[in-house]
Amino acid sequence: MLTPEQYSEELYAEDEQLNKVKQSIEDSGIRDVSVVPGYGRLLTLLVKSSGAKSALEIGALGGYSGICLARGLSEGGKLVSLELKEENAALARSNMSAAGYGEIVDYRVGPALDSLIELERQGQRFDFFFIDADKENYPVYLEYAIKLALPGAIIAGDNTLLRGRTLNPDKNGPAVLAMRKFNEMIARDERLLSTFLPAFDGLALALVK
Ligand SMILES: C[S@@+](CC[C@H](N)C(=O)[O-])C[C@H]1O[C@@H](n2cnc3c(N)ncnc32)[C@H](O)[C@@H]1O
Repeated sequence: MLTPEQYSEELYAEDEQLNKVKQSIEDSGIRDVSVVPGYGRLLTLLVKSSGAKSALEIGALGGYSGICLARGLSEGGKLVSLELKEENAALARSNMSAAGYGEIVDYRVGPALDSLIELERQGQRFDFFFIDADKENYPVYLEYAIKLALPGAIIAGDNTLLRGRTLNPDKNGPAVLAMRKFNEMIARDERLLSTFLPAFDGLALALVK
């Protein structure tokens, strides 16, 4: 029998543009940890329905989620994407250009924390945030997202279940502890209105009040 996740994925036609991104990641010998298609569609839907004009992504990899975010942005929209590795940023840039979004994306290469400090210094603000990089820094990224948020901004954080490790009391490594803290912040911080989607590897969603 299919899992609910498999069933929902089978309802959708192949997405040729996103398949090419996945192929390019495989061809580059990089481990493909792109957002799952169902949550990629959710990102597009949330960006579009919120009327977001500016999005900040933390963790670009090959540009899969970048394309999903860009698809939802309104006319004249901008995406800033923070990526540690130059080779990943180059691949993402190439895939975003091939998909027709080369002009709207600004890749900032290096540790995301450095880029966030710089974005704050520049006074940049965003309508939408997608947190999908090193798990140990999720709580710090969430604080920055709240700081850089325009009123009503949406924050999405991926992989909140860490393939079950978040739920396992025997697992207490730095990434797990940080993710538990992130999930609790999302659920309880009074500056946020939020929910937690437990399908796939977990996705947390919040709106900055
Ligand atoms: C899960 S992948 C991102 C997947 C991408 N969001 C997608 O769905 O297409 C995580 C990415 O974060 C990057 N990364 C890891 N640590 C980082 C850091 N400290 N600053 C910025 N990027 C980082 C990795 O190089 C990797 O490309």
